[in-house]
Amino acid sequence: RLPPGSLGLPIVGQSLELLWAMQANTAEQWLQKRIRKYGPISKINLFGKPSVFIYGQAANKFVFTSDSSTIVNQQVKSISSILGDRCLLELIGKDHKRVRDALVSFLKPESLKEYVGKMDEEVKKHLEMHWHGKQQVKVLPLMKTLTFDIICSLLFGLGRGTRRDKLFIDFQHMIDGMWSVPVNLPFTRYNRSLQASARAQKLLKGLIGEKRVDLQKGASPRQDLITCLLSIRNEKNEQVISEKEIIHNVKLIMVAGHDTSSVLLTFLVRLLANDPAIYAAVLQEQEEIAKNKPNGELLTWEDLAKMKYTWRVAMETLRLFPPVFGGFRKAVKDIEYGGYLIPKDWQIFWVTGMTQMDNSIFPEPSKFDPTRFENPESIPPYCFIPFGGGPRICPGYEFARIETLVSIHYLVTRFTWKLLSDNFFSRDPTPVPTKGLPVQISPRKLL
Ligand code: HEM
Repeated sequence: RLPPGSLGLPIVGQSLELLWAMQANTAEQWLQKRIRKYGPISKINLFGKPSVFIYGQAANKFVFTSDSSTIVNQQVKSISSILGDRCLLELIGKDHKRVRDALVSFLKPESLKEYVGKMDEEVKKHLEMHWHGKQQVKVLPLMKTLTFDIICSLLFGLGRGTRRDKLFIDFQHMIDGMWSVPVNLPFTRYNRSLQASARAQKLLKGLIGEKRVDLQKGASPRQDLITCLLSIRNEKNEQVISEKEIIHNVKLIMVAGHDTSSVLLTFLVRLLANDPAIYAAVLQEQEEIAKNKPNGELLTWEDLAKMKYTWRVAMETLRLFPPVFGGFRKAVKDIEYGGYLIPKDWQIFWVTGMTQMDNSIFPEPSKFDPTRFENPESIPPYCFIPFGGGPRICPGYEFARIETLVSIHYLVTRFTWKLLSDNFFSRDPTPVPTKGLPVQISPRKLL
């Protein structure tokens, strides 16, 4: 009763075919072909493991609502050894909840409200350093710098300087090897990533030591995420999150937080250059807000609430270009699903991005149309889930929303831009536009 399909060649299976399709930006078509041939459940062999690919609204619901007695998170080996075995992706059950609750206590909207002004300062500083006075910039690398800097300042309390620059380089190397073949030999990508991860880990250990001293001297536990995690105590006054857990989760947040938001911002810049009507509407909304701040006051939580159209444009960007294409879970027991058997220990491959392109749910799915999000209730559940769902739903949603809106506010009110490359992009596994999206920019004055 295994699902239809084939497991292909031993070990390699269909991994290379999928990776090539991702690079050519045809992964959706490649998977559609499977769906036409075998239906929404099929067996496949990916990254050395027998897997079941499941597709559709019911599949998304199954992945995001099943508890850890049925399926658990499953990462490829390279990711778990680079990020560490105590990061959220590796934890299940009570441990997952304990660490996740601690992170969410800092990342929830009520807490982040206080940080809009700090985010504003970071974005303006970034534009002064990297955009002002330039005629051309490459958007993707700059958005990576911006989102990295925002996370360093707001979440890790690590100011600009040599340490931050070193950490940035180490994180780029870490990310490079996350989807690599886990062969730890000198000069492999994987080996370079592991070394970078060890260096980052050492730096973070030092930083945590400093935060501990600050806390003893009376610093506010709310000054950054690391200090907040250090300060959480149980009824016996013991630290709830261990130092190892803090380090591994700081690495995870850096990867999960900056590689995703930078892609959303890059594709927003691309879209606004391609679509004058949407650009005009976003600009109008943002200028209304800017006009009420003649003396350069910082943006506030209330200002963000007025950026409704801009956020709809961001949602539609996430629908068409989801930074997270899909992922893996593992069956912890034999599972009956859709009339077939998913055997214990098999991988489950989910691709939520494809439901977002289903024309029975989103008519004319390739058309960019932010009005689809005017009435979010009209979208059936588990069909638009760029931030995932259930107990592992992205805890960085609000953080991503704030940084996206603040960044777009300053980009559209201070600059105009024109694309200098074609519209092609590949997946690595996040979408990467040709040549990092070079644009020609000109400063603009407020009306
Ligand atoms: C546009 C931006 C973002 C997108 C599209 C996104 C998407 C996602 C998705 C789809 C998942 C669920 C994966 C799964 O179920 O296996 C996830 C998990 C996660 N995200 Fe995000 N994310 C974004 C930004 C952020 C930010 C800014 C942070 C941190 C500040 C963050 C931290 C995390 C963490 C820690 C997890 C793991 C949660 C867990 O396993 O319990 N993300 N994200």
